[in-house]
Amino acid sequence: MTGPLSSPTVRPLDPQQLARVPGVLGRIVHERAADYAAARPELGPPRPASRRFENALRAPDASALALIAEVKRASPSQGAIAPLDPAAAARAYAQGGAAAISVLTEPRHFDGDREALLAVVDAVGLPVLRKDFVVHPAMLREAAEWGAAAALLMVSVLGEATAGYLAAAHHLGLDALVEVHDEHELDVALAAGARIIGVNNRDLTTLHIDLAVSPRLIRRARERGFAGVLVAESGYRSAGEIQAVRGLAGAVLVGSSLAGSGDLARAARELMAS
Ligand SMILES: O=C(O)c1ccccc1NCC(=O)[C@H](O)[C@H](O)COP(=O)(O)O
Repeated sequence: MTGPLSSPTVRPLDPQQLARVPGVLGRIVHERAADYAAARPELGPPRPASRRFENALRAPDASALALIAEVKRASPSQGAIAPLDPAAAARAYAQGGAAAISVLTEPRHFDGDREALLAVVDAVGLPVLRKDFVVHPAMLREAAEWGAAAALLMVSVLGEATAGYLAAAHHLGLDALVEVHDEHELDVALAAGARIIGVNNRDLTTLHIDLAVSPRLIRRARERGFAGVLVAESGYRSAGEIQAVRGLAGAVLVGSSLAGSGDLARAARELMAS
């Protein structure tokens, strides 16, 4: 229950839930669970919803597409991408027309941290997404305390706990980007009451990218009557590839191709040119 006076009870994922997550993703979530094993699970008092992230992605017309540009210095699929200064990168993305900034805070595989997120929140007026592998409610409390407007919730990790974590994010005034990669995960996100659904083209078990995944699942979400924001995520390198989700998605989330471009503002502008 999530009334204004009650705080949703959300438990850290237990070893059985973590064991369901295979591959690279499984390793990352085990590490994150260990990082937060001693953290307090309480969410603390409710915070007002700003809806800044959601509103930034709501396109003024059906053909407009918002960009969520990601501060991504490294990844399991690419290794080192670029030694970005997070504040400078975020300012460049803002100049390039980004509607929101995603900041990875996972340290071992993505070279992210709390300082990167704080620096970006300080540097730009755009809403900031905390991109991490949420397995513990303390990670959401931190996101709110650090000034993020939104947090990532992955159905592939949270499974049936997704609805509880979504309520926890909303209790903290955060928007949630609820991420899915297949039909079953989409059904879980819809049943959980997600307002923003991200469709990841990257299979996080194999790291294989298939740009047909986003259009397919976005169409399915609309067929199911979903009226919220849909985000196409991962693997976009050219304006031509982005074209495939215009008129379908409300936003695209792009990391590696922008972060590794050398001129982030220009790369963002060129990528989003229609
Ligand atoms: O990017 C990876 O290699 C990766 C591996 C394992 C788990 C998550 C991973 N990435 C997270 C993301 O979803 C992306 O950072 C984001 O969607 C941007 O993707 P891209 O534009 O392809 O960098």
